[in-house]
Amino acid sequence: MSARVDVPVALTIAGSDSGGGAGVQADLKTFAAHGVFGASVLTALTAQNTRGVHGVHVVPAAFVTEQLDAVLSDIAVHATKIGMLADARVVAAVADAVAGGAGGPVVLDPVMVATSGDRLLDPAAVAAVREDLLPIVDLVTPNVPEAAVLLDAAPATDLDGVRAQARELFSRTGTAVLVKGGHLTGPESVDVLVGPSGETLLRRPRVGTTATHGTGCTLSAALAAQAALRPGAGWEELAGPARDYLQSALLAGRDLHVGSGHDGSHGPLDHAFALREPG
Ligand SMILES: Nc1ncnc2c1ncn2[C@@H]1O[C@H](COP(=O)(O)OP(=O)(O)OP(=O)(O)O)[C@@H](O)[C@H]1O
Ligand SMILES: Cc1ncc(COP(=O)(O)O)c(N)n1
Repeated sequence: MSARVDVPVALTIAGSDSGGGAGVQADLKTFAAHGVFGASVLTALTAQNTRGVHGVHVVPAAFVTEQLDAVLSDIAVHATKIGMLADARVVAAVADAVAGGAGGPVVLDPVMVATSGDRLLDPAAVAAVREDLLPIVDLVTPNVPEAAVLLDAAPATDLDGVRAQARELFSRTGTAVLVKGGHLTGPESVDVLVGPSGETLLRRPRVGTTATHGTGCTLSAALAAQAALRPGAGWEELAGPARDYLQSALLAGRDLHVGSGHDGSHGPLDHAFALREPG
């Protein structure tokens, strides 16, 4: 008889990227690569590939709630990641579910604009994310432009500026903050984590590649996967391994030729690098 496997479960609440590089697809691949069982609640469908977003079909908020109820009434979820939310009604539906608990620690990636420049959140919904969702999640992971929007400030232009904005967001909301440094320049990509135990800098060599589509989704999903695997650990312990997984997927993604965007704009990461035979 085979042994029972008590697998940790992570939930992603996010949009579908038909091209497979970002959104729910990146999240589920990341969960699987961590040995975590992935459940998913879709907020929007995008017609998307490595060149950009060609269309968005928002899921009615009532059906987002139906999916959340179906998952949370049946499956014990150990951690949740939230990505694309599309509009204010979907934000409200997701905020209701988060306020109701049951999804473990919650990581919010406040997705606003895709790497390709296409909008993924109605500008009218930004206030709802800031007021209704941000204060009730456990970790928020904005990139540099998103941190500025959440603070209603100009984007930071250097590491000290990012550190100041991460501190300010934490002090305003009480939610731990990881501001991602991919949009700055320099030999390292530095992410700044600020939480109850102070500041942690995550420094990794900047990879010379245009295949960066889905990096933000992958990092937030890896953080949720780590939280599902290690209940009770602080974000400062979970962030290093999550960032290492992303770095390996970025490095391996340089050899993954999926879609024309790899040469022209935004190719995907290689989430399954650990499963591939060398050479
Ligand atoms: N060229 C790179 N080399 C190494 N790490 C990178 C590079 N680009 C981005 N990163 C890392 O990827 C993660 C996402 O960073 P970024 O600031 O690009 O967020 P994002 O804009 O939300 O991502 P995306 O929109 O590309 O999904 C961070 O951990 C960042 O440090
Ligand atoms: C469905 C969906 N969710 C999130 C992103 C952001 O990812 P990126 O900024 O890498 O394009 C995306 N492009 N599509």
